[in-house]
Amino acid sequence: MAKAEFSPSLMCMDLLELKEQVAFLNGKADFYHVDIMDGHFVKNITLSPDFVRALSRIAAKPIDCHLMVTNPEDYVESLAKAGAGYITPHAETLCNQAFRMIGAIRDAGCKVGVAVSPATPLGMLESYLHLVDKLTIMTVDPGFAGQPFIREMLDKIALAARLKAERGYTYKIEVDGSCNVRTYRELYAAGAQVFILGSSGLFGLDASLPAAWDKMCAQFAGETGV
Ligand SMILES: O=C(CO)[C@H](O)[C@H](O)[C@H](O)COP(=O)(O)O
Ligand SMILES: [Co+2]
Repeated sequence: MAKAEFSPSLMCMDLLELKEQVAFLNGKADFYHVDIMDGHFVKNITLSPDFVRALSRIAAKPIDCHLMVTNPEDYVESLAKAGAGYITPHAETLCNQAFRMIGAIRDAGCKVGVAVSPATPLGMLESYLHLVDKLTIMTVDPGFAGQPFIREMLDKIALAARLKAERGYTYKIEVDGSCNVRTYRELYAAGAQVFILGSSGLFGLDASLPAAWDKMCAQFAGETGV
């Protein structure tokens, strides 16, 4: 099993403590997860390319932009210029432009992520999975933090892990949504490698972020043995 990696979801952090919390997370996290929503693909609006631009001035880990937007092609250039490390559109918005978008993200100097909503089968991505650096399997319906875990996604994670092993794909398997002490064991056993930590997995564990991180590590180790 690959070493577990952690990606704090910054829409769930205390934005009034951004500098202090990022200074701490720079020594702990593996990625920063920045959710960008347009109010159309999902009924919510959260962070933005301007937030990424400010974050990139203090972040020491790759910034992963989860694009919950109907037209991801409109965001590639501004996010790359703002300092994004990964650009992660949703598979549901790539139907007529998957290879064009993958090329545009790479040409912009970023790594390619693709997120897939719970109702979307992995088969929809089959023709381009070999081109993907990180596959984000949504374990909640996209748009909001604090939603209930969708257990059916465990089979999709296991399928992603099997395809990777059988076909030699190189993508990291990431899970987004309700990653916490109640789900770590099954997520890790199914093959998840990168865990997005939101309210339930990190920021809601303690008012002190260092204490919250220690609690998260203890919970994860207690549930997975790693
Ligand atoms: O993509 C997201 C929601 O659509 C965000 O990354 C959330 O932060 C993610 O779901 C984590 O939040 P949670 O409270 O741990 O579910
Ligand atoms: Co997300």
